Amino acid sequence: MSGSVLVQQRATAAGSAIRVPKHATPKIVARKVSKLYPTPGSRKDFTTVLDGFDLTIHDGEFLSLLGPSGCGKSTFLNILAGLDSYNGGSVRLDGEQVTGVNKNVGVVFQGYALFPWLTAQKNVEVGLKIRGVGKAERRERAAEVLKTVGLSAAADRLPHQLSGGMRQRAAIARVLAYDPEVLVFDEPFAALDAQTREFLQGELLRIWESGEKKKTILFVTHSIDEAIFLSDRIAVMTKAPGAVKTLLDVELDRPRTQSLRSSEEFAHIRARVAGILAEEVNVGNDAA
Ligand SMILES: Nc1ncnc2c1ncn2[C@@H]1O[C@H](COP(=O)(O)OP(=O)(O)OP(=O)(O)O)[C@@H](O)[C@H]1O
Repeated sequence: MSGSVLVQQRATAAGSAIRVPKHATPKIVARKVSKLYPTPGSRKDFTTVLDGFDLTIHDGEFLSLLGPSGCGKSTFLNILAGLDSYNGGSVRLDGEQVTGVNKNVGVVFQGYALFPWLTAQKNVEVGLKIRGVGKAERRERAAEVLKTVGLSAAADRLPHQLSGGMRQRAAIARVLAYDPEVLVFDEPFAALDAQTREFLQGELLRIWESGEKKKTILFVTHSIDEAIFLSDRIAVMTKAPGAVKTLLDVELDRPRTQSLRSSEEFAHIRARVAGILAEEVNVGNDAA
């Protein structure tokens, strides 16, 4: 039924009913992941940031990670991207243990990370150059992905001559250019105004859906609406030390249209997610 929400509770939760996900082939499998960081101000103590983190993301699935601030969302994303290590458990991509940066995983952060002295076109080309792609092919592929993200007319502009939304499109184009199978996004639209943000969410879905083979996406966000609008499933985390508390299957029709945001189904899912998140934010506040 369109708009219904299937809820897959954490296995340890009492009375939980595990349902078989509709996406069949596991692409990313994280099991019992733990991560400790040195406690600030202490030479010998460590703080556990992730503890018993379990998540499976299926091939071609769009999954968003939501959770209270500091619960370890970016930490897991960085581990998956091979940018950070972990202390226990396992993270596998296509069955292979993640041990470092993988060319099959493209990362888009909030801060664009564009080289300020290079044009949009050259910023896209530089990622291809690092990967050994020849000059002519670099030019062609960069022009192609800039067209995909709607930036052809701005290809010769420097980052400071682009709006925030255009810069984020350029950052997405740079990652798309080398065609990774997995894309991870860490709050990519958080710094943008609401209108640009909603527009780019629609653009991201258009790009994702237009690919020959759908990429597998892990999207970290603070925005419940963003997570609902974009995702096949939403993983809501516990407060730190973080683990996946609840998985929600967002059964809204695709392609998703902006008008969906004001629909009853959307409001129903929003209330459900907000309730789950509120439980976490309020945990431990009873005595306050
Ligand atoms: N390199 C680091 N060294 C020490 N502590 C760190 C490091 N990186 C993150 N942390 C700590 O780990 C915890 C989780 O951080 P993380 O950025 O993963 O959370 P988050 O859920 O993404 O937070 P937010 O939603 O606020 O962005 C935080 O307490 C943070 O201070």
